Amino acid sequence: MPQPTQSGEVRRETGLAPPQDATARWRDAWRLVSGYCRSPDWKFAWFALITLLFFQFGTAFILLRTNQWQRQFFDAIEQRDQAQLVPLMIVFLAIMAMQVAMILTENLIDGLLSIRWRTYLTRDYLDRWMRRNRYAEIERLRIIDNPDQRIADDLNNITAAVGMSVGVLHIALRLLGSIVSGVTFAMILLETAPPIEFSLGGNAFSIPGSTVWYAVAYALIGSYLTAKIGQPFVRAMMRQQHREADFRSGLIHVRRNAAQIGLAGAVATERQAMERSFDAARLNFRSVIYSSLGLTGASSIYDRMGTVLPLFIMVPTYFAGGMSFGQLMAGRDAFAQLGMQLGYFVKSYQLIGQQVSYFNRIKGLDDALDEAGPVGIAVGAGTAPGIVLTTQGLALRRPHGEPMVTIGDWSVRTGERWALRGPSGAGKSTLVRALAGLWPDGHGSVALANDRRVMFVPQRLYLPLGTLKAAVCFPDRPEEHDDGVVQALLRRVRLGNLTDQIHAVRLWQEELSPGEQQRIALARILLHRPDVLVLDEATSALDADNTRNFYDSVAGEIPGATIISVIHDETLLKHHTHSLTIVDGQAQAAAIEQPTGHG
Ligand SMILES: Nc1ncnc2c1ncn2[C@@H]1O[C@H](COP(=O)(O)OP(=O)(O)OP(=O)(O)O)[C@@H](O)[C@H]1O
Repeated sequence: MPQPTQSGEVRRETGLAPPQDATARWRDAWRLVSGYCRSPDWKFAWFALITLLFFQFGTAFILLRTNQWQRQFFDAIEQRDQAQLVPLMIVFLAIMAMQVAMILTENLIDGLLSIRWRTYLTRDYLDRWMRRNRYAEIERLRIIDNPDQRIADDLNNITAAVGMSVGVLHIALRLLGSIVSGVTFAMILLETAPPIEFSLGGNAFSIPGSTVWYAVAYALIGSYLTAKIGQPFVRAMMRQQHREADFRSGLIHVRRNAAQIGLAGAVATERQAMERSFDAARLNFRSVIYSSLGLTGASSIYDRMGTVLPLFIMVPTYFAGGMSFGQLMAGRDAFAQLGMQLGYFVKSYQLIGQQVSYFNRIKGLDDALDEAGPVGIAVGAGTAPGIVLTTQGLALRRPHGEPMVTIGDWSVRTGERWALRGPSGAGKSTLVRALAGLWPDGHGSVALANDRRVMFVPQRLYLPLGTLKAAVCFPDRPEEHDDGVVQALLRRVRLGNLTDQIHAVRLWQEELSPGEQQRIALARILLHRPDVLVLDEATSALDADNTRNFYDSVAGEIPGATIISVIHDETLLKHHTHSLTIVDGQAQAAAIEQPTGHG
């Protein structure tokens, strides 16, 4: 039995207080990152990763050379050795050239890796989102908010290259690079730093490399405090993404329903709703600003202190003649570098926080994609000869589990034309969806003949973006059909005025009237000539003359077709041989007597 479904809003809030345990989220994040290395593009993935990894060592080497250069440079100044200046300048230019070349190559590879990784992930998520109609199920049950934005934006943010925004791989590489450089600078400091000497319980202790330990302690304390200060920021960022997504989808909704809103005189109401939605994003953005101030402050103090603190630690040794001026300045540089490298966490906390929220949203999408609810209605292919459709013990339920309609055992024979009737909200369209395998809630089974071409035509036809010809030919590609055939069909359905526009790319779904769209549906039916036609109020927007033309055309052009059609208009009964009427949640089948012999 399907579980009660929470409303979208409740789910969104639970999304903010992540219900999954940390291990599951880490596993999912790792799958997201490592999947690409096993994808068909694995050769490039590994090449790029290894090169970028190699560059982290290259960066450490350059920082080391720069540190040595500083030492030589300040020693030369202390000794007033002018002869050293030109060779030192040449060395500096060489180091800089190497550094720039490395940065450019790194950015190039990073950019390529970013777009290829994103391509792989986007395709993977599109496949999973659209597979077995999962995307419709997510919308039907409102399982998560804005899956489209998760695929378009969150995946982009996770895979982003340097320069655009900072993606997760970049952060990971920088963290690794920081460790490599950190170790390098710790070694420099160990060489020059005096030991920490103290006595405890009458024994004298000496710990070598005092500055290293001060720098490590400095980085650890800084990181811990930043993590504490940063927690509200991460939560505020997550909320911000939800609210921005809601605001955007609200705007899209208004845009799509512009005419209806205008006709209902509801422009002001919708305007206020947009304002409220934007206010939610705006007010939360204050929390983002305030919480980020704390982080920015912590990071600035950390940087400033890092350049001065080592001087106070080492100057006594310099005054005592224990180190040269060059050693002092190189020591300060090494301390600042070590603090900076170890404290990369401090610097990148905001970025890491953002990434965590992107990953959480993708994890929500993953759960929605993977955790398909129980399918109560079995859909199979294959029926007895001469039978097009059978249902056995079929009962439809609402997503929350309440009963909707009981169909029971029902068979449709080849060539029969069934009218589905019943009051509004009885479950007629839901039955059509169940026949298409798109309604899992309920029990029993549905089977369609597997050797027949079945076509479902809803009340509101889907017209793809593109040409009018593509709209008629859908789901075939327009190139598969002759222009002349499509033009003849348009004339047949009384849309002859559009024959010279079949190649025009327009928003046909918005432009054509509902009745014109239903005539496009007829053209599509006549083009595809299905064996079984399931119509859901497919003529509801047509006048009497066009409705007659619709049914007469189908009967005349595809005489053997089996038809199941949801109707409200009793006058349409004459086009049918049988009826399935829903009364008080029960379906009753009957043959229709045709006094005039029609049908
Ligand atoms: N995605 C959904 N989530 C929850 N309830 C739904 C969903 N889709 C349909 N329902 C409910 O199922 C019931 C039957 O809807 P359905 O569209 O099948 O009725 P109908 O008989 O075709 O009505 P009408 O004649 O007005 O088109 C309605 O009460 C509707 O609210």
